[in-house]
Amino acid sequence: MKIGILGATGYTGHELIRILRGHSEAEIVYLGSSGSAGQKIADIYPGLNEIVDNNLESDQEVPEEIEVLFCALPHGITAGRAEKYLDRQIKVIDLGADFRLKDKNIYEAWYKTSHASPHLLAEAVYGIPELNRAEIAGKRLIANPGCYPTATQLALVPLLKDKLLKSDSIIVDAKSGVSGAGRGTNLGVHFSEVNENFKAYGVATHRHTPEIEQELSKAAGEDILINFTPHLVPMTRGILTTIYASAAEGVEEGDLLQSWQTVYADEQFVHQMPGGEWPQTKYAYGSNHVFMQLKLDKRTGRVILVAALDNLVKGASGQAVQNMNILFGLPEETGLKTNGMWP
Ligand SMILES: NC(=O)C1=CN([C@@H]2O[C@H](COP(=O)(O)OP(=O)(O)OC[C@H]3O[C@@H](n4cnc5c(N)ncnc54)[C@H](OP(=O)(O)O)[C@@H]3O)[C@@H](O)[C@H]2O)C=CC1
Ligand SMILES: CC(=O)N[C@@H](CCC(=O)OP(=O)(O)O)C(=O)O
Repeated sequence: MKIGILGATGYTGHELIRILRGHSEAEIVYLGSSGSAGQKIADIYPGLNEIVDNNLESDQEVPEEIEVLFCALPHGITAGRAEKYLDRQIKVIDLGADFRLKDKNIYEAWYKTSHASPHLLAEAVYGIPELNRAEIAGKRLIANPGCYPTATQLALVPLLKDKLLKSDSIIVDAKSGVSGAGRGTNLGVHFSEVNENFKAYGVATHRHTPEIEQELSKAAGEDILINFTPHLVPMTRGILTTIYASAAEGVEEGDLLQSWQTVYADEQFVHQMPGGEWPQTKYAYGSNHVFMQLKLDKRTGRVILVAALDNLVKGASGQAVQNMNILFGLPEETGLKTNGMWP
């Protein structure tokens, strides 16, 4: 497959390059850049020197031969360009949020900008393969989910589908490494502000809230609202999400575990941890794997669910490659077989 990447100089762009170099069917033929065209990618990331010799090209001139284009761009840019790529039979995988929300008004309210191609929203497929593999196959426009939403939905969707939770009781307490904010600098990710520090942000206002609610509502068959509180942790990669929800009447811990088991037993990237073990971000570091555990606290009737993944892999570029593999009928694990780094 001939592959192009827009936003190649960003963190998810670099992660796409890293993963696709280990992909037996992928050939990166185009790295598009708005700010660094004419340079080599190794000028930006000297660690790639003598490993990847692609030049960065203008992001306005996607070559004819491209079959799949990863758009690893800030929100709002892909929406204005996707149609021209689709018209050329290029499959588009958007790592940003432009096509994740189905309702243009909700997008515009949370992203505080108008949507450039609302007519494509219905066609775009929200791509978490473990939850909607059949919808992804054969499509041409994939909305690759956000990192917090991936972890949260993998934990909650089976339980909501099986009506095992009180749907008005969900609290998502999530923590992310700093690479989740991308490579562009701002004061909030400055070393001195992040190191030896731990803070909540986007409280009751984070744009992943409607994305998670949309997909949980679909699973539950009813409107769901959540409390979602993200936190920034002084580490480079990783998402750990801790979710609290009341169990439905009469539900036992075994019912909850069975629900996960039914959906994930044959999945190669989603792992229910052995009893007594709890997820750690480092289990997933650098890999497309997700680790999950749950417990029903019988004293309170609340279920506590924990999921850990790497925001740049299963939370972004790894999942994007997994989606590409499905689009092209390849084994889903192609290019993604590696386990996490330890320690
Ligand atoms: N970081 C993460 O963990 C995750 C990120 N995402 C999403 O993936 C997308 C890419 O994220 P990430 O790689 O972290 O972001 P970065 O900020 O690291 O990189 C984005 C890249 O986009 C390019 N770009 C093009 N136009 C613009 C513009 N107007 N302003 C700024 N950059 C521009 C830049 O490359 P150039 O100058 O070469 O064009 C830049 O390097 C975003 O939509 C993000 O929300 C999703 C899940 C997780
Ligand atoms: C730590 C950090 O800043 N994380 C990012 C989320 C990254 C992500 O998932 O990106 P999308 O914007 O594509 O959904 C944030 O909270 O904005």
